[in-house]
Amino acid sequence: MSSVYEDVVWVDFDLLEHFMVDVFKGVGVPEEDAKICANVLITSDKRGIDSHGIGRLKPIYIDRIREGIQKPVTEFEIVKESPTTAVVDGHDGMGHVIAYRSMKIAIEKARKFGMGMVAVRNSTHYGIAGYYPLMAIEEGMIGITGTNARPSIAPTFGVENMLGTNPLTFGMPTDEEFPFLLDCATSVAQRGKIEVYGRAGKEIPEGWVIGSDGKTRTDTQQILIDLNTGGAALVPLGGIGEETAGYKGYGYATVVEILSAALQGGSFLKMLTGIGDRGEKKPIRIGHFFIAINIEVFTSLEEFKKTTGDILRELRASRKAFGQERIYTAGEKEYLAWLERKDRGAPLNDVLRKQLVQLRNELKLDNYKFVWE
Ligand SMILES: NC(=O)c1ccc[n+]([C@@H]2O[C@H](COP(=O)([O-])OP(=O)(O)OC[C@H]3O[C@@H](n4cnc5c(N)ncnc54)[C@H](O)[C@@H]3O)[C@@H](O)[C@H]2O)c1
Ligand SMILES: O=C(O)C[C@H](O)C(=O)O
Repeated sequence: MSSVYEDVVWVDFDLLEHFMVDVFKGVGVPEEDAKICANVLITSDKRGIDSHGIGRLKPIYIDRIREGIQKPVTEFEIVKESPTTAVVDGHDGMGHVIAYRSMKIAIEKARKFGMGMVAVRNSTHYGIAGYYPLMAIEEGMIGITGTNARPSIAPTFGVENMLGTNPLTFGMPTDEEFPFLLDCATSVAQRGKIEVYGRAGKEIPEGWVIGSDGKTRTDTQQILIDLNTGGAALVPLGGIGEETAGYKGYGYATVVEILSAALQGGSFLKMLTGIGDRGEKKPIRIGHFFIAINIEVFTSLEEFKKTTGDILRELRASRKAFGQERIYTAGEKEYLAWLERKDRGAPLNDVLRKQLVQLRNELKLDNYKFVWE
């Protein structure tokens, strides 16, 4: 998987993961929780998703903790529960920890009763959605999750950023080396990807973002500012207008917004501003949902894996478009990225390396001497 960065140094995953644990601890996150946060982030880097890994350590998590809008110590409260469901209040704690514990509960309920669903309110950014279905897959189950996020996507025919980039993510075990994992935003591109282009000093491709006139924009640095002030918006999956069915992405983003807010009495749309981007700073109060499905209550796990594997193999073996050598299925490219990266580590560009050095110095983590220094 190619990187947008050109000026990269490859850095060992274990080193980066330990560093992130120490950084989280340094701003008050308890050790066990810091390990969860760091593991979610490094899993993103390992899977080739540079937009949601260590690149977000400072700008999202550490900055927000320091600004007092995200609490390093997570108070995880189950406010309502049934054998198969739970509503959780995250009290502005660490999104990764809240999400991890919520998916664990969904899995336990599915183990006992066939299915489990947990709806969360008052949480914070939980990183790659795919981490949590992977937890279900580890237990031989289907995992589903979604989350709302700060306003980014404009509705079809609109120009105002209203919806989060709201991933709707499904994971299924298969009989192959890697699971099926469809893990993506309901916009054409998500904010983190634009941040990567920003760090790389590159223009984004056309069709990702529109300005107030509804026309596509590519000026990355100004877009990153305008997304926070309402002067630009992300395009829903499917594209601008109706021609390429942008209303489908808009619809799915709305589904995720509803399931992330309406079941749990949570915040939605413009309520999720105030993270330093529109003046007043206040907790972001994101909602999530997690579903685990115990396959064994429907069929044998082996049979499910085989059928799923057969479906994926048949898709990959189908006739290729002219000039294309390969058809992929969801989760495959991330597995290939892992194979490519496992002995190299994560690609860090200059901007990112400077951020890590700054964090190390500020937190006096003097035992870390980075390879590029
Ligand atoms: N926490 C949040 O608020 C939030 C919001 C948006 C996105 N995200 C995360 O950002 C990450 C990246 O999201 P994205 O929208 O940029 O994803 P993306 O556009 O890179 O799409 C990734 C998905 O598409 C699959 N895929 C890619 N190419 C394929 C091909 N040719 N054939 C078949 N499948 C293919 C991948 O396997 C993967 O499942 C995800 O992990 C997502 O969860 C998080
Ligand atoms: O950054 C956000 O607010 C959500 C998501 O992680 C994204 O990159 O779009």
